[in-house]
Amino acid sequence: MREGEETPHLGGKALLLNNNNLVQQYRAHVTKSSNVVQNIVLNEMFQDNSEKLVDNLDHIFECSQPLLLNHDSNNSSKWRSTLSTFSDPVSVFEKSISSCKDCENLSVDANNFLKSNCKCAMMLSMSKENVCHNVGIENSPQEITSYDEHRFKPKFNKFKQAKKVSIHTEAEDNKMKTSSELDDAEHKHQVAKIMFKTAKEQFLASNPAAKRSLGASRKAQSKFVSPMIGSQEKQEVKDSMNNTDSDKLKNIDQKMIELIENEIIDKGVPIGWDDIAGLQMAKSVIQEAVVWPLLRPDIFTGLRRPPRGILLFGPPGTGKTLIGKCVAAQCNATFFCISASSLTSKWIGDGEKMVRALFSVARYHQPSVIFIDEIDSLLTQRNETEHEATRRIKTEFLVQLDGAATADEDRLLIIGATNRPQELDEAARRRLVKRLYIPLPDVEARRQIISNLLQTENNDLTHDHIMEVAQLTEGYSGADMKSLCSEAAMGPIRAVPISQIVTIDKKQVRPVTKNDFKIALQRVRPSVSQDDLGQFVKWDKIYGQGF
Ligand SMILES: Nc1ncnc2c1ncn2[C@@H]1O[C@H](COP(=O)(O)OP(=O)(O)OP(=O)(O)O)[C@@H](O)[C@H]1O
Repeated sequence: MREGEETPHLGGKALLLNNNNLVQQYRAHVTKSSNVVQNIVLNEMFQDNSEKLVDNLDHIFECSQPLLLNHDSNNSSKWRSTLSTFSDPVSVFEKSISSCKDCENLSVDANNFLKSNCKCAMMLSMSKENVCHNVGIENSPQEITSYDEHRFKPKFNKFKQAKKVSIHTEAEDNKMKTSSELDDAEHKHQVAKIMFKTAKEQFLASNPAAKRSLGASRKAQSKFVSPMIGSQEKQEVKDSMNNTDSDKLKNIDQKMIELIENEIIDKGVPIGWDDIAGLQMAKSVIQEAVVWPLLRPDIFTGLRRPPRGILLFGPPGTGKTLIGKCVAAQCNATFFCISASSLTSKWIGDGEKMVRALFSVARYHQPSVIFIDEIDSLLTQRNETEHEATRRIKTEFLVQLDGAATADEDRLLIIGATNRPQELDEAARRRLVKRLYIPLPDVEARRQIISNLLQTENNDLTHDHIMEVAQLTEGYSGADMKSLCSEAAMGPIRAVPISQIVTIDKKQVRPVTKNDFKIALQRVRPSVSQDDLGQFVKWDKIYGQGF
């Protein structure tokens, strides 16, 4: 946008509600339920006019993208605050009332509106010739017909040369639309329903720097983030956080929220199904039971309702964490990764609060996947000698797990991972409904892991060589395979004379060979014992999913 150009805003006639009842329902929802706060505009508008909504949302985000990307510009900060206004339906609603043409001179707020003090009533977006109805005043049958004909259609202001949208009767609309157009509209409607993000989410997605402004990760390798830069953004994000969904984070210590945002939300590279070698059955069960329902909550209801807790058990280093990350990436969900032992040790004393905060923040960022590694150390069988703090964390965790399992509107998935499933508390086992055995990789999966890892290394191994190594590594876990490949990759470096190691050109380092793998095989041994494997198989037979 150029200097001086008017900053478009989303107020005005953004949201127009068509009867007093609806308005009251709306306000009641807004104060009661935070999820409705997120979705109310969408739900109401979809029911009335999905196509226009899709067009307008597309348009709004299309317009805002370049500005958000160029986050240094002054104008972009205006846009951001504009977008955060949009994410607050109460203010959009209030603005839509106060911009009513006939009431321009009146200061009409939501309360007055509800008390029927708005003289023009509902036809805010129509021309003056259109029939207006006073809120709460009984209409004649004729008026009712006309009211229905001119049924309220939600509109966003268009900021570019908008194509004029005329109001048709339903009959006219239907004549104009062929059935394929209707199908198309329905499809658009469904897609938009799934893809819809609040302005804040959209903003954070296109401008990760804003997330960082909630508190930068203080890892040694992290880039320094000045506390001064982006302080305005920081305020805006905090404001929008407070405005939009504050009740989800009500009573949660701000420091804990920041800690979770910085340390527990995983912002690593997204993982795809192809990055996980083997495990075909586990992958397809997870896809069917978890990924599709998270993507299409509307059709996975009732008996098809997905489990809210799943357990991945098996030897260490077989890809349980990878699966958790992959699920989150496939569902476009926020991935929270926490080790249960850190809950019981690192935050000892605060562990219980931490669990509550974790679930609240996850609800705030939903759809979310909470991955709890070593879940056995948190949900071990109860015993007499158990520490009070540990018992309280466990209880809080089970309470939260139950809450997540019963709240229909929440899109929250808890994935527990363990190498010691036999130590799990019965109550926990019951709540983690799907229990999937993640075994050691078979020969084909091992071959795939080697091939994938060698892709980035200069090597001269043929397909047959790789297969040979895969056959020699029976009993190795995925993590063992990674160690083996790293060890083999060191072979060419060890072959360089020490005197040249600092100066040698990368291109002069020889490729990794089959012989390097042979040497590596003597150094890297499998980490999982046959005894342990037997225990997993036994537990799987009794409690596992059994595929
Ligand atoms: N099936 C697999 N496909 C590809 N890589 C794998 C696979 N399994 C393990 N790996 C490799 O091993 C590493 C460790 O895997 P991951 O952390 O997912 O194991 P885990 O089962 O969660 O282990 P732990 O129980 O010790 O937490 C991964 O980063 C990956 O490089």
